[in-house]
Amino acid sequence: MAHVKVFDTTLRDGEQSAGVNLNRLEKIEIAKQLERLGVDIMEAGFPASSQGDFEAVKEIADTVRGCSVTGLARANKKDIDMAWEALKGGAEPRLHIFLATSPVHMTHKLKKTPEEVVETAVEAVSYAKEKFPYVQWSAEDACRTDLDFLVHIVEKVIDAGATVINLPDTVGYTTPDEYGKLFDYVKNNVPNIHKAALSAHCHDDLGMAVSNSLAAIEHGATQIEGTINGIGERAGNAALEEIAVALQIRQDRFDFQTNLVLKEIKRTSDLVSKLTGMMVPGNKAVVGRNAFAHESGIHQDGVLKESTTYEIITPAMVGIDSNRMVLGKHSGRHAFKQKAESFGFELTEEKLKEAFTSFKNLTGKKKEVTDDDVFAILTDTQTAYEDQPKYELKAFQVQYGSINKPTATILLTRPDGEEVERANTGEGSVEAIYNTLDDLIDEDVHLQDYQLNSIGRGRDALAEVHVQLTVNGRKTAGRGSAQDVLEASAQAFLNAVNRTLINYQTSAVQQA
Ligand SMILES: CC(=O)SCCNC(=O)CCNC(=O)[C@H](O)C(C)(C)COP(=O)(O)OP(=O)(O)OC[C@H]1O[C@@H](n2cnc3c(N)ncnc32)[C@H](O)[C@@H]1OP(=O)(O)O
Ligand SMILES: CC(C)C(=O)C(=O)O
Repeated sequence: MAHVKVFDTTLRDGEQSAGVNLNRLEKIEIAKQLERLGVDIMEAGFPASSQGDFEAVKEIADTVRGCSVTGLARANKKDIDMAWEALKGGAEPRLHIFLATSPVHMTHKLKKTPEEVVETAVEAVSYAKEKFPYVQWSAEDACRTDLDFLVHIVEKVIDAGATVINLPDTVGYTTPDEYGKLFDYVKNNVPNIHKAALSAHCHDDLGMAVSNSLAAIEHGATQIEGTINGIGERAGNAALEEIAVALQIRQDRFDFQTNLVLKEIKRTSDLVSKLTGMMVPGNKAVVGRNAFAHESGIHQDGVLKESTTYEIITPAMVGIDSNRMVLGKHSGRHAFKQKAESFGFELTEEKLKEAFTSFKNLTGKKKEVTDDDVFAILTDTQTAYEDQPKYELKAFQVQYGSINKPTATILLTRPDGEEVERANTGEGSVEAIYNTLDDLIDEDVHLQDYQLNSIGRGRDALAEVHVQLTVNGRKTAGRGSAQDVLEASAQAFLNAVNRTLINYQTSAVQQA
């Protein structure tokens, strides 16, 4: 299996993402992690662009020993000299010079004729070669460059000493088929091409950066360039983690491997995301929050039976502990049952059905049902007495305003099955509910204690209420959870009353 070198440019092209600005310490932290990840070459910055970048590149070159450190330079002596000062202490000093070769860039940006561009490139590479053992030259905007001109200038810079030729798709314009053909053309038409390695550098403007990089590998690129999480100028660069994992998973298709330690991918992605502030979208391949999450019932059932039904990458391969079964409105009974078992609940079929119904009802109200929510549902269901006469809340409404006293109207089913309705007021909404329930219930009830907690942290967290009551002189406790605080309060009250009734009935049966 052939080896493809990984050229990481997170600290240079990645930092060119709008809004990203890494300081020296942040760059060094990322550099250390890139070394751990096993990149072959790390582009640490653009030394001539600022004093800060110069210092960061220098410190990285002086410290990193596990891979080659490079820096970017324009095709002029000042940039090359600055780069040398920053990179000369590196384990394998390497320079990356670029110069645009497409008509639009040469005419409008550089304001140079093609001949002047060839001359500038050759001069710069020859000058760099006096200092650096390895010089990479990039034909900026190669994919919109005239092919004959590209072949001509590549031949000249190799003669001048370039050891790597990069053919960047600077504006993310090309397609996999075209990019592959570009590499074939350069390989077949540049007479001295065997003296240099070919590199691919893709941008994602049309969403094809990774596919284009894979095509380049199949057509002779022995080095691929990209960034972690695909960050970079405009729509970003090719995501290195995606390329490396694609090569690993599709070994049947690609006969190439990188040196990346795949288990370090997740940590690298997290670190880059945190330090750059570029959040990884949930659905991002390989490292997105949902990349190993299954929500729909049919998928969850498949994965529980055999993970490869819906997972082509194992989470462990990229340093993620395990997949996630997200319980939501698309989930089915199998995943719900598995979750209940993982929490240690042994539910009868009947209870499971009941809990699953409560769970599905909750998914209609909450965006994501958390483990805590499911635990609350399971606890409530498991500890609820079935077929025992009890008070049941059918409906309630509370009118609250800052001027009038809150008023609660409650519709209740009594233990004998009769439906009753009342309204009453209170100093607050909960008191109004409790006063109304008092009116509707035969038992003599006094509230001793009331506690309100939130299950989870989001705006749509469940409310959990614990109450202590005396019912007919006996102390009892009750618990209720619901998305609404007032509903949870009413449920907790009734739960406490019902528990007393059930205790009476149970002891009456025992005495008989
Ligand atoms: C495809 C890429 O990603 S290339 C890398 C892009 N990265 C960056 O630009 C980030 C860092 N850049 C910077 O900090 C600044 O642009 C600097 C310090 C490099 C230059 O700043 P300034 O001197 O103010 O120039 P400015 O950025 O406005 O213009 C760029 C100049 O470089 C020239 N230039 C562009 N590419 C090259 C090149 N490869 N070789 C030589 N000159 C070049 C432009 O023609 C322009 O020259 P002009 O001033 O004679 O018109
Ligand atoms: C400097 C070059 C390689 C570049 O970043 C590009 O062309 O996108």
